[in-house]
Amino acid sequence: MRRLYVFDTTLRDGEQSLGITLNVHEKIEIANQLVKLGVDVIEAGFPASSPGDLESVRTLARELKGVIVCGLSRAVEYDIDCCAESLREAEYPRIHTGIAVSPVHMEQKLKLSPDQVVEAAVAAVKHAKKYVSDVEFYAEDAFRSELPFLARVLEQVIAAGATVVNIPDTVGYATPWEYAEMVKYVKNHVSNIDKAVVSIHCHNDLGMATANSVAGIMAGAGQVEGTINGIGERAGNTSLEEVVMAIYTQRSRYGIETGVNTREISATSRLVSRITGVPVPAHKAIVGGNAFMHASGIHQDGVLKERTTYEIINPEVVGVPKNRIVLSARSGRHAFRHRLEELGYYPEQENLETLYQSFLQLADQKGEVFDQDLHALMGDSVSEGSNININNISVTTAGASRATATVTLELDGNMTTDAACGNGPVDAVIRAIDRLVGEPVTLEDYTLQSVSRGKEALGEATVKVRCADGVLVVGRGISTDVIEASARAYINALVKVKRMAEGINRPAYAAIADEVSVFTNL
Ligand SMILES: CC(=O)SCCNC(=O)CCNC(=O)[C@H](O)C(C)(C)COP(=O)(O)OP(=O)(O)OC[C@H]1O[C@@H](n2cnc3c(N)ncnc32)[C@H](O)[C@@H]1OP(=O)(O)O
Ligand SMILES: CC(C)C(=O)C(=O)O
Repeated sequence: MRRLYVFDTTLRDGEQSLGITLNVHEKIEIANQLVKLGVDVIEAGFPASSPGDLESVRTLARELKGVIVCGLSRAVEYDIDCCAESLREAEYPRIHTGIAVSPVHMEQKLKLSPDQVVEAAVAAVKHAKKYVSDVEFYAEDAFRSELPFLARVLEQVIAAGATVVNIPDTVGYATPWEYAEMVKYVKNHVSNIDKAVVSIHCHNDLGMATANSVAGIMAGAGQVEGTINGIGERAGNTSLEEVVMAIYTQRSRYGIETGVNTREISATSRLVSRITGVPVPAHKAIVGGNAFMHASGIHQDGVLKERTTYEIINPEVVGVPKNRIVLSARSGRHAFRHRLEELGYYPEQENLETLYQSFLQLADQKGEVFDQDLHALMGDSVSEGSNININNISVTTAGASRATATVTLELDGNMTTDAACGNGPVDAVIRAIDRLVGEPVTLEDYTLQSVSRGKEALGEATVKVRCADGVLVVGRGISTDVIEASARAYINALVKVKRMAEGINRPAYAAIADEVSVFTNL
């Protein structure tokens, strides 16, 4: 078996997704799960980009054990110095530096000649080598470069000490056979290629990132880069879970293995989705809610007779339990806890009763409670430890866009009611809550999605509110009633803002005036 190295860049390229900013607590939570997942390299950030990111990378470098921690830089001494500084305490540090090599990038963006690019690339690798032995070089936009020039750059950076050479399809332009050809070209035309690992890094602009990555691996790449759930710049990166499972399901034919513990895939996907606020589409390969569901009679019949008729992956292999017990209001605490444990949740005994009562309320409303409902239930900390509870909400609407809401909240044990008008029911409810709670925040974003199936499916609302000091706070709320879910999300955010003001769980760098950070886990 050939060992393929798995390089996770959820915390760097994944964080480049529009609307995602991860603070150090969130990065640590994801990184710890990535270690459990068994990736070989964690790209923790771009330390030169901000003091906050440098501190995040430094914290991850200090705390993560048994994994390579990597920082990204341009081929610029200052960036490399920032990487080196942030990685000083890492057990296995790696500096990832590089420069673009395609004609359009060199001429139009860098405004450098090819010779100057080679010079900058070699100088960057030599500078990084002063700090660490493990230096990865990326040839940005390699797929659109002229291959003889690409080979020349790679030969020289390997001679300068690069241990890994990354040949990305930066703009997601490749097709699988062409990308494989590029990998083969590099393997055959770079004279010292045996001294470095060839790494591949694909983007999904044409929906081919996974296919291109698998083709690159088959052509001889030794490391694959990607993100959990495929998040990343523009249309995203290669989904690591897809590549890992493609390699796993074909392992006897391909003869390739990774160090990934596939049973952690589902939990990792959910965590990344929860923390980033980016939902996973139901039909998404491997980690989508429907990925192991069989809806039509012929398929159900086939699967009941022999699972492999319509299932190429046993769901348990990626950490999705087989749903043997139907949970309803008639289920007891044992069944409830058993199912939670199958899904990877181990609530403390003292919290179980509260959770069970919430479960019963939900089951009364819904009949059958699905796994997605339980995930939502476990992620919903709306009023946990909060001094704000919703007592009643009533809304009347007049026409398409006018609504009046009357909201009664229990605030620090006292019942209080107020009403407000708004452009719609959610707007009216939020305005009424503002009048009652009086926290000076601005609502910046609001999304609503269904988290389970059926007529009584749970709605999950996510809000982003900006506090007076510029910090962005995320709130989530779930309910079978979407107006209530919205109110719960907003109150969840207000509770977090209040806790931050009291100094609870506030990261040190949140005090930096122009730093924008998103809190989801206070
Ligand atoms: C393909 C990728 O995903 S690369 C990673 C993308 N990630 C990021 O951009 C991280 C966030 N970025 C940042 O915080 C900032 O852009 C910084 C700190 C990196 C740079 O900020 P600034 O110094 O203000 O430069 P700005 O971003 O406006 O422009 C980029 C400059 O770097 C140059 N540059 C871009 N890539 C490279 C490189 N790999 N090596 C050397 N120079 C580069 C550009 O040509 C431009 O130079 P110019 O100012 O001489 O025209
Ligand atoms: C920095 C490099 C590796 C990158 O993200 C790309 O080229 O897409």
